Amino acid sequence: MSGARCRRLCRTYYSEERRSAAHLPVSTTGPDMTDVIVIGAGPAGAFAAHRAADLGARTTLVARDEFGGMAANDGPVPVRTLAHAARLLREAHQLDRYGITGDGFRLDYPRLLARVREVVHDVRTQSDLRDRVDGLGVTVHEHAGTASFVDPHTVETSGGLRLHGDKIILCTGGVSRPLTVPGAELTHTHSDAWALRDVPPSMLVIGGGATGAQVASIFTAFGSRVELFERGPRILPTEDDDVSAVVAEAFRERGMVVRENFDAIESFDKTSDGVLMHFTQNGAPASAEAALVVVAIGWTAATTGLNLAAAGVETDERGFVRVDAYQRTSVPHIFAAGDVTGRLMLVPQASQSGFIAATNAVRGPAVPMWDQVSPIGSFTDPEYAQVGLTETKARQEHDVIVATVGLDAATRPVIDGRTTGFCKLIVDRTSNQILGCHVVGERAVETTQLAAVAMTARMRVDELARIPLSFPTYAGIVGRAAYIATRRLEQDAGRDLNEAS
Ligand SMILES: Cc1cc2nc3c(=O)[nH]c(=O)nc-3n(C[C@H](O)[C@H](O)[C@H](O)COP(=O)(O)OP(=O)(O)OC[C@H]3O[C@@H](n4cnc5c(N)ncnc54)[C@H](O)[C@@H]3O)c2cc1C
Ligand SMILES: NC(=O)c1ccc[n+]([C@@H]2O[C@H](COP(=O)([O-])OP(=O)(O)OC[C@H]3O[C@@H](n4cnc5c(N)ncnc54)[C@H](O)[C@@H]3O)[C@@H](O)[C@H]2O)c1
Repeated sequence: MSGARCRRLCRTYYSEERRSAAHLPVSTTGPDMTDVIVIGAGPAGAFAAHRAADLGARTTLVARDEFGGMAANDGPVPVRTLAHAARLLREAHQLDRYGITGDGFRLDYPRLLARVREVVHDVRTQSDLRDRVDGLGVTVHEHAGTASFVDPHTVETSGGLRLHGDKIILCTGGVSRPLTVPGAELTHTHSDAWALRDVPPSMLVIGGGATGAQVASIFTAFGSRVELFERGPRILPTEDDDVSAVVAEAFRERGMVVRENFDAIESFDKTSDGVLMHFTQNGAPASAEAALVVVAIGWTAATTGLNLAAAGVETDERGFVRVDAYQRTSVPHIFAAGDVTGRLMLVPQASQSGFIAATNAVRGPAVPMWDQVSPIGSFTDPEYAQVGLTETKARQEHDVIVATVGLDAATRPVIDGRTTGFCKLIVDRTSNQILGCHVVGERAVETTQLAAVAMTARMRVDELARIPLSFPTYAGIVGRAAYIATRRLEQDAGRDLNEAS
């Protein structure tokens, strides 16, 4: 039986059975009445709709565009595919060093974009989340247009749908924050990468956060001359200071111009070859020109068009939808989850908050969003990742010891010729618990997951040091740092921690 046919057959039976099991009232209004309307079908919306239906609620999911949201169609999935191409180029540059000779390599950007589309399609069709959502009887309206409130219980879409819901969950995600200086219409965002016909010869990237660093790194690998402009004193300002410094240094070694601490962008002018940006640095006027300007100065809530005022939903001073610990907005029957709330803007957090919002929407506000250890990382060259406190923050709050191991001192990075970077472990001297882990270098994002698990398990650093991690691996460097930290703690305490435990 085809997936679609199975979905149709299962839908009615499944939802009625679950409604009765959950003791939900039988709906008494017209056919467009539903228990829960979810707006936005990114990770937050998809998980919210799945959870609401799983709890027996009659659920409708409204998506302006495709199921999967920005995450699947414009964010991590396609951008990670570009990052993989950048990685392949890095690997190709190593071939000669390992005795493999052949002709040079050339990037065919249109073919890469075809591969990106293929990956996006495959990820979407291979994910079983859509099947599970359909199987639970959720009514999914894809390409429904922009949804907006008519009143606190009614939502209309620009595609002509009109829905009435007992509970509503907002999962509309975010959008790139635009610059508001003269000529800003000449700039682009990371989303425009999908429409480029070729790799631009030069690029200015404005904003040295997660998105800007990733775009700058990928297009440097593709051969663009990239200048990265960060207004603050260092790129990746939410990372540990050492991470920012080592990544910036590596970017410069790869030929990128990294400009930190400039004053302000004044304007943009069109030129025959691209765009000229006027800015000030140390009070003096300056300019930079490139074929393309990409702006990545932050992410703001996608609430334009929602007509939140008609429902009375409040936003905070940054424009994000204000929610309490139960993901409830200022209007008790309206919930919100994911990027639109402005909390840690990542896929796992969006999915989890969607789950919590739906649980509370259906069962009443009972389950608060929990504090959790959240690993964060990005697929630049070199990669960087973090979990827990930065060294600066940890020192403000704890008596700490810090153990740092360079990748050039570990076996696997030497074998692979990938010795840029380090692993830093920050440990509380009193409890011996791990407060933070910061990694720059090959496979940094994967490596950091190990520290995240150890921290979640509230493992002491000496317990982590005792795990015989496989050799030679990148993850092994966390064990090495844990061993160094343990030795220091032992020296300080004048005793063997293994014997004591
Ligand atoms: C370049 C980039 C790379 C990233 N890389 C990573 C990564 O590697 N790992 C990671 O964890 N996170 C990454 N993120 C962040 C991640 O993509 C987001 O945190 C995540 O997508 C948020 O999910 P969401 O469901 O809240 O919103 P979204 O995924 O943005 O989905 C919201 C959906 O709602 C729709 N919508 C908006 N308004 C309306 C409306 N009025 N009516 C109907 N529909 C509407 C939108 O069109 C969209 O489809 C990245 C982000 C960017 C920009
Ligand atoms: N790999 C990943 O996990 C990944 C990748 C991309 C984005 N994201 C998510 O998306 C969110 C948004 O990322 P983002 O990079 O768009 O925003 P961001 O807020 O993380 O970074 C914006 C950067 O731009 C700088 N900036 C602000 N105004 C500026 C100006 N006028 N000129 C120059 N620089 C300016 C800021 O100082 C900051 O460094 C992140 O918080 C993250 O959660 C995650």
